Amino acid sequence: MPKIQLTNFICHYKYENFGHEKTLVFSNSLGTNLSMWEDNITVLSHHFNILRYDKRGHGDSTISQDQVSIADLGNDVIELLNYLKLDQVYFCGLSIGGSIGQWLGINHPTRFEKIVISNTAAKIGTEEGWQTRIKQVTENGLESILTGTAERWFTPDYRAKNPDKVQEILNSFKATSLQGYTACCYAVAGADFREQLHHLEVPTLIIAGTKDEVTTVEDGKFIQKRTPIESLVTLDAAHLSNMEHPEEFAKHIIHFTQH
Ligand SMILES: O=C(O)CC1=CCC(=O)O1
Repeated sequence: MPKIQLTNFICHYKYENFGHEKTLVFSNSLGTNLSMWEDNITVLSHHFNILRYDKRGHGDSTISQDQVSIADLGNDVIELLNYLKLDQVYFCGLSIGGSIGQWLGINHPTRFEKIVISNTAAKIGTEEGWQTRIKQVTENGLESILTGTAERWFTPDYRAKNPDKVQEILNSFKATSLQGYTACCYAVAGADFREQLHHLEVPTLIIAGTKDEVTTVEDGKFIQKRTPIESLVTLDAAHLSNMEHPEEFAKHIIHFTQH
């Protein structure tokens, strides 16, 4: 798959041109790579070309900084769009990807026709919580938070019925660079859109998981109340709702973007 040298890192991406006019860009969550969207592609390929990428220090993308901000990660998206000559796209980001989506919608509204932010919040967790996690993985490695990660990402029902899929994504989690993971933890720790949401004027859909304990339905409603244009739908899922309900997730995107 292609890689491109952007200003700050080598970005691994996958652009699938299905012959449509419009492109949908996917932005992953913390500790995942672009394969997290695999089960959403078939349905969406009938409507959009799809651009997926690994953010800094994730998947096959490199990183050379110990800390990054959501603005850094947002600017990476703009650079990639410029390189691929994509003037205006749809965007879908989950968790930290949803934080990137909020930043992009506020700071680069003309580049995005519509934005989907899933399993995210105006502020995800607390500074203290993120510092604790950074210390934990720095001292004991990503493996030390594997069980908790699986429990945050998937409901018990999904874990029981899809052991191979869970194992596959946990393998990619373990393979994530520690520097990449912690640098992006700093980005999440420092992101707070609570006072900026009224500037998010790009039409935005919020997808929340009713069993997501990291970014709750209440977090979604908080965004909904403060943005001028938005709608919110829920899925019976934990944090990686796009994997638990791939077709429903995709259908929400299609319905939102086509109406
Ligand atoms: O792995 C987690 O804790 C969930 C999460 C928070 C931000 C993100 O991108 O994933």
